[in-house]
Amino acid sequence: MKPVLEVKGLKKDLGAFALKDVSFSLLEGCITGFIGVNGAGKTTTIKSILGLIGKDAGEILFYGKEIESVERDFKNRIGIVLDEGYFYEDLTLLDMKRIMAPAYAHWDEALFQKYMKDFDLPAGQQISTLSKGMRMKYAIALAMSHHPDLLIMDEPTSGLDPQVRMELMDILLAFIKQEGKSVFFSSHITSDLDKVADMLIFIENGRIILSEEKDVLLDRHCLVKGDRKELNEHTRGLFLTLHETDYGFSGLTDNKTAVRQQMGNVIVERPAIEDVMLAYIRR
Ligand SMILES: Nc1ncnc2c1ncn2[C@@H]1O[C@H](COP(=O)(O)OP(=O)(O)OP(=O)(O)O)[C@@H](O)[C@H]1O
Repeated sequence: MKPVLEVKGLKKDLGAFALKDVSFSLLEGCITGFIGVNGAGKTTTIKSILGLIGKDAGEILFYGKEIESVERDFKNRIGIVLDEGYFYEDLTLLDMKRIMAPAYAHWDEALFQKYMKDFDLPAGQQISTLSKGMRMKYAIALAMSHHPDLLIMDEPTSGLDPQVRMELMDILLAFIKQEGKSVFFSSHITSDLDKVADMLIFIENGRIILSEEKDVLLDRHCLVKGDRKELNEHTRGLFLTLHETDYGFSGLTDNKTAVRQQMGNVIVERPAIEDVMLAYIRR
């Protein structure tokens, strides 16, 4: 799988917060989840990639070429869904589209109309009156109607109900099935990524703390539950996180073999991304 986007040594100082040497790659054919708690630096990273804020250091390559040198091609080949929307609220959906469409070399009006119909979007309605779910679907229709190769989405699921979130996941899965497509998707709602992500990147306080294939990461860890009498000074040391109650314990380990050898009567389960994320950010 070839890299679509490579971020190398990205730095941005915002005073109280800084991106510290952020490096990662997005691979073709993959949905990459960009995970971090509120304020970890997801939006700042995405804005730096998109050139919406300047960077202090580092380089960003798009299919191996510096973004600045292929800016036009980059803009034509990415679809963007941002948290804040960036729409003129007073315009209707149709009028906003009329402003945006000419900016793209490969705008496909028939495809846009299809999305509008599939998503049940009212073309003549003012953007300010859309519900959150409709707004997100409209942003996706705009982002996908010029056949982008890379979809970059900042917190697209925040504030959406489970039904709409599921619809969005289906849209992403249909998109990624096409040849040569990739998705970069930031979220702190990790359950969405449990379903669709191929790769995961964790960011914490402006630093990338983990970048790995989702299945490899989840296979490497396990969630262990059992009676507290299984815990002693040796077995406690096997856990990255440990939560104890009067009734028992649950903990995350990256040492399945030792747990199986040293702890007799415990339940071992596959963790969710959230379990692993919490373990890494608490370190
Ligand atoms: N223009 C700015 N000037 C100063 N600080 C900023 C600026 N923009 C963002 N920050 C700070 O940078 C930090 C990271 O913000 P960012 O929006 O990148 O986080 P995030 O991971 O996207 O969080 P969330 O999940 O809440 O959207 C925050 O502490 C924020 O207050």
